[in-house]
Amino acid sequence: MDICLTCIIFLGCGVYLLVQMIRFIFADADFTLLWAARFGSKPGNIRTLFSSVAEKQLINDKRIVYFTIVAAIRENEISWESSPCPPHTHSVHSITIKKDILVLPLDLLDRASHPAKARAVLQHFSNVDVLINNGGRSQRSLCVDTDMEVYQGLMDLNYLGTVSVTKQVLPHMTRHGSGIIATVSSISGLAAAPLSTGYCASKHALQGFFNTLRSELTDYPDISVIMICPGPVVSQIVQNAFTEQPDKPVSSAGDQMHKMTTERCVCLILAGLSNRVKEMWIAQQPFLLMFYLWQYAPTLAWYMTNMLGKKRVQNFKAGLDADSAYFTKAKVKTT
Ligand SMILES: NC(=O)c1ccc[n+]([C@@H]2O[C@H](COP(=O)([O-])OP(=O)(O)OC[C@H]3O[C@@H](n4cnc5c(N)ncnc54)[C@H](O)[C@@H]3O)[C@@H](O)[C@H]2O)c1
Repeated sequence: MDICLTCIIFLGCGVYLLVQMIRFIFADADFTLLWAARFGSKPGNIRTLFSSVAEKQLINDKRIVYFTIVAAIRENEISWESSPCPPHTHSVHSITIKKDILVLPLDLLDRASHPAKARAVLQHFSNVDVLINNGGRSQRSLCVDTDMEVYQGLMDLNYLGTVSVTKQVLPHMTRHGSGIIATVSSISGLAAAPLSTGYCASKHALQGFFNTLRSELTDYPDISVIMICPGPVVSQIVQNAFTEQPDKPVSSAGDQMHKMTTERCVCLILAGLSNRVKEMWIAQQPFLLMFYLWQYAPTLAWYMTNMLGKKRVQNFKAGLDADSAYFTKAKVKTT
């Protein structure tokens, strides 16, 4: 009887794994980005194909209104006229401000200003095709040490600021009957990330909000609600993160070598937007594996996250860089 039960369990696990493998290999729309992210480093591959599609649909044919990504564009100097698939290195291009690009500074925290910002955009373009909610801040602090003001700040910026801008754009999209609302969430919107309780909560809140919004918009099949969930990507996110007090800066950002380049992440995001992928998981291994574990094997994910989290917290308490110490042996002293 025991042997029979064991056989059934093993058979069940085998079938389950096979189904997941088939689902992954013959990627449906929601898995294409995963596929592209995994094999994207080889030339002439599926990523190049997708990004040329993305470029055609999003950059040439549609006006993109970036509310909060403007500063990021300035910082990273990504050209709108760059090749379909930007190189993996940080190449520097100059930005050409064309007539169809409107730079409109926006403070996500100043919610009272959002209606006027939306009106200015509509006056300029008469419509919004794509809204990308990108602005946000992360966190590097232990829950026990963190002031409530930090939690308030994270929710105000990452969650309520994003909801506020979305609510300004949504009526125009429903009137027009089409559009894309894309929100940069995170792996932290789906999984736990030690030292980021407030950040994780704000990104989980976004996931809940937009997944529900999508289900409310079934009368508008041409409006896509898209969640972008990157793993670690090179940016200023650690330098700009909240610590245990609202005004205390992070002492050092540490090594970013293990992270995906900004250009590659942007390229994959454009590919996903063009294919209207509902939820994009964009990460290099071993981070991509964590998405899978949290989605398909939560018990294993909890175990792994506790194991890695313990090390991360220990390193953080010892003053070592928590990020680069997550999966590799920490060598960088932050002070
Ligand atoms: N870099 C990563 O590893 C990573 C991973 C997952 C998700 N993300 C998400 O990507 C998004 C972009 O972050 P990033 O990595 O480029 O970090 P970043 O710190 O380099 O950029 C954050 C951006 O948010 C903007 N911002 C901050 N406060 C704002 C405010 N009050 N109003 C308007 N804009 C504001 C900044 O101007 C900046 O352009 C964030 O939502 C972040 O949570 C980043």
